[in-house]
Amino acid sequence: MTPLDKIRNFSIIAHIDHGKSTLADRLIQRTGGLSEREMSAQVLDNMEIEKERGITIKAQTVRLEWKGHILNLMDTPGHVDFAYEVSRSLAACEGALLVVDAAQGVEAQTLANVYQSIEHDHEIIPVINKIDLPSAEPEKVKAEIEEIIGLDASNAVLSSAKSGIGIEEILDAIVERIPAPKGDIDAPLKAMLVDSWYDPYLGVVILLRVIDGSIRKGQQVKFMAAGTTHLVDRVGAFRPKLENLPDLGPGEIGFITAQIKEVAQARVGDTLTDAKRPAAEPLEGFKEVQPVVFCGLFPVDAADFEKLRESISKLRLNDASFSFEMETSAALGFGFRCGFLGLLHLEIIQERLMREYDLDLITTAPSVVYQIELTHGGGHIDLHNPADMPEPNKIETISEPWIQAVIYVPDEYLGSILKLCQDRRGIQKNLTYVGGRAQATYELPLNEVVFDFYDRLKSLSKGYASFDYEQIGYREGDLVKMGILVNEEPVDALSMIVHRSTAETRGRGMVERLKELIPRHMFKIPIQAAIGGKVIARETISALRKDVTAKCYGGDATRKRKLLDKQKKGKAKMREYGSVSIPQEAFIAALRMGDDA
Ligand SMILES: Nc1nc2c(ncn2[C@@H]2O[C@H](COP(=O)(O)OP(=O)(O)OP(=O)(O)O)[C@@H](O)[C@H]2O)c(=O)[nH]1
Repeated sequence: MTPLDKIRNFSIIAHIDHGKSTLADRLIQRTGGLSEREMSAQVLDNMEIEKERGITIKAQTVRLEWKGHILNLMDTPGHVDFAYEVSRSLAACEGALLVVDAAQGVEAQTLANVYQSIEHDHEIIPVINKIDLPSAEPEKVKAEIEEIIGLDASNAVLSSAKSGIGIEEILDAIVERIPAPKGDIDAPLKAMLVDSWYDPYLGVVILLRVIDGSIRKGQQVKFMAAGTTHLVDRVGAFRPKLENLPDLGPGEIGFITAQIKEVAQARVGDTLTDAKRPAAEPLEGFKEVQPVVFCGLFPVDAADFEKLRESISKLRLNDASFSFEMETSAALGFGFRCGFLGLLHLEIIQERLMREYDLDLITTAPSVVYQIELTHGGGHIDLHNPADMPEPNKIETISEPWIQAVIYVPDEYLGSILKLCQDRRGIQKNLTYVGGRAQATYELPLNEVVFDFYDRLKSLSKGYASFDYEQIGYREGDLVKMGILVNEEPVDALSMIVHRSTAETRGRGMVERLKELIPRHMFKIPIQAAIGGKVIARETISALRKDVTAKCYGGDATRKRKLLDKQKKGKAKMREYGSVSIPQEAFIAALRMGDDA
């Protein structure tokens, strides 16, 4: 057990590409966790997709040793879909490194994390990274940190994670400036569950931060929210390699295993206590995260259904925040209705299914959950799927979930952000200014936010705006089902529920994008958006009369074959609608609202 005054717990806050992963790797290397050779791959982002997309999905932690101290580095995901996991990771720390690129300066994308960190009373150490770059302007960046964020940057550490400059200074600053955790070794065990994941060898691994008391192998522990009791069979930490420890005391961060089969039994934010001598109260802040966005996932090839079932079940073992149940569709056959924390979460799961499990999938239009009261006391339904929408004359009322969003944005981008909120049926609740930045509070229908609001917000503000939200309940709305017809045939995977006031804009945007996304055929293809029997937007794809190989001059046979092969491959990923083939990408791409909404 490590004495409290020898422990420091911290996270790293950084804008994308400012060097968080490189710096984390350097800290691990300098403190002896890994050899140069083992450093070749970035260690913290250990999932393939995380690496490719350059984002951190699952919180991870590494235990470092520096001058007689234990430093626990907590990695945090950087997307609003995973806001709850971030909040729990931050709650497990006493400080943070704020990494800012010396050439780019403060790009406020992670402002929300900085403010959360400040809210948790963290000691924040500014680190100005990439000072090796000729374009580095550390003094200017210091001034920006003070102006935009309001932090004292006079003692910021200058570093180059790439060339290994400033690494020791950072480690020293963590020991000197970040406060040691507090805790009572004699009190009953109280530990916060920070993260959990499934490991094929160990079963469910639980990452935790001990607040009071201690945890050791052989102890019976109780999960206070779940109400279950488990026998701890392993205690340890990651350095970053797994290392077993006899116990973990107050202030320490580490992992346990306890013969738990599914991550669903180990929810982030739950409190672990001793089963025989339980704590009186659980820790504050436990929240059951619920999926908010639903969509159907169908195999392109119907024969892949069983494979899809197996793959989804495997992914679910590792991710309790996503849900699935079987669904059948007239056009798409057998598939699953799945629930996600947001659109990025959806895309990650979809990509993992396609890449790790080699499945070709069709994703239907994402939807939130609507509440419908039926006429004549017909009861109540929670609508997860636009395809199940009852006939309009059977609906008494339909309600949709609303959120309250808080947006931080520099003044210069405020105008376009306010317009975006307005276009998405937002109701402004508050607008204040703090040091050149505006803080806008809006109530918005979740339906208008789940598709691409976050991406739009980022692009309109060049990445400066940050955004956080909470659900505030259901409100009645004038909502209708908009169907899409391709060559006169309804494509139920693209039907969606929209507000009547935005139906036309959304319908027009959708048919225009589909016109770009669906390849030309040998005949004319009308594309229509309709509400009930009424067409609200229409585009036509003109007929094609060209042989694709015609442009291969000179009869180069290999080139010709390649082109035909490519065409064949493309075909495999298309879905036939009547006589029209729709490429798989079109399904998701068509749902992005783009600039027109
Ligand atoms: N010149 C220079 N380049 C650096 C330095 N630190 C990181 N880089 C480079 O900057 C790029 C981004 O670094 P990462 O460590 O992946 O950045 P990150 O903040 O973890 O990015 P995300 O994982 O996307 O959030 C990489 O190409 C690094 O090699 C530095 O000190 N100097």
